[in-house]
Amino acid sequence: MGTRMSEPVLVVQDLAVDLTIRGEAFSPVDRVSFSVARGETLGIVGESGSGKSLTLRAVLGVLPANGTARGRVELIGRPGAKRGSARRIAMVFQEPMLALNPTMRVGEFIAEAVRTHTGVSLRAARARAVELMSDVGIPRAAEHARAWPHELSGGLRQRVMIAAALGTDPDVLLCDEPTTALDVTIQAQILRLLTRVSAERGMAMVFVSHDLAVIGEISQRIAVMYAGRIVETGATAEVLRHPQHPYTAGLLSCTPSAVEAGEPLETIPGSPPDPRAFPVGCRFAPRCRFAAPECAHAPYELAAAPGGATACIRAEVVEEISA
Ligand SMILES: Nc1ncnc2c1ncn2[C@@H]1O[C@H](COP(=O)(O)OP(=O)(O)OP(=O)(O)O)[C@@H](O)[C@H]1O
Repeated sequence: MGTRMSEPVLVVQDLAVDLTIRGEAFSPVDRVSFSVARGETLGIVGESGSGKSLTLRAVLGVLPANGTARGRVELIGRPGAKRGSARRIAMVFQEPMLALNPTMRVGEFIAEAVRTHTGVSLRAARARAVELMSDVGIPRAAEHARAWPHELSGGLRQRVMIAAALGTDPDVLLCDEPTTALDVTIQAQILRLLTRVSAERGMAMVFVSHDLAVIGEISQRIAVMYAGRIVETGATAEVLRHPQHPYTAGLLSCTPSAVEAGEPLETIPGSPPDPRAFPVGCRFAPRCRFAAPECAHAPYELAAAPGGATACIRAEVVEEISA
């Protein structure tokens, strides 16, 4: 086919989100840049409040009413494609109940998504809906297709949302913690499904989670977010093996599967800063055990590092100390 996996589909450059609360403006997301290629998954990881959801919402163009975005979000068209064959982007949200239509049976909801985006007949769309429901692990799919959203458990509702998103045959799928509320078996099943669909269809994914183990499993590249910016990025395996930023190292030491059996789980002391009062300089410095006086004047911007990029000006020192 001649399509290379490295062909970028989505390019995000210097994205910022500005919010206003009672006349006070602040930027909980700032200078975020990344790209994702066909068949590739970029994992975005960070603690609650780091700006992951707002980043995805800004990419999709659905910010809260008090928010606006700056920067560039570009969907790169298919090479040689005709007009009208623009790339499609879909998103699976954290809370499926808000995205489902309460007055539509879930099978119809999925069929509607399939029909609007792929132009097939209603009959074919209905059959496809049941197939998709079974793909995402919904038991007795034909029967469940006739259920109303409120009749389903949270886990089933989330799988309906994933089926509807996949039904639109997107080029890019944005996932905001889609499996966090689900039990581990279902979570593993959905991660495998998404991985398979991404590989088979060349679908690009941006997958947000606070769980480094999930990100480690699903993504080839990783972006670690802290206080509104990306602080480290690189190949997932490499970053997990040799974190260059103390925040990434801290997250790793709080991830059970990343810690060797028997070692105590650490937690990063303190909590993330309020976006209305980000610290100057390195925003992680107040919680960082490697912080030095110069960190209060550090640029807090990504700079190239071996195999990726880090925002830590003391990355070399950190590596020495922690080696
Ligand atoms: N509509 C809003 N109005 C005011 N503040 C908001 C709004 N939406 C988000 N924020 C704030 O912006 C920051 C980033 O929020 P965001 O939801 O992107 O974080 P997150 O990393 O996705 O965390 P979580 O996993 O908890 O959703 C948080 O401090 C949050 O409180």
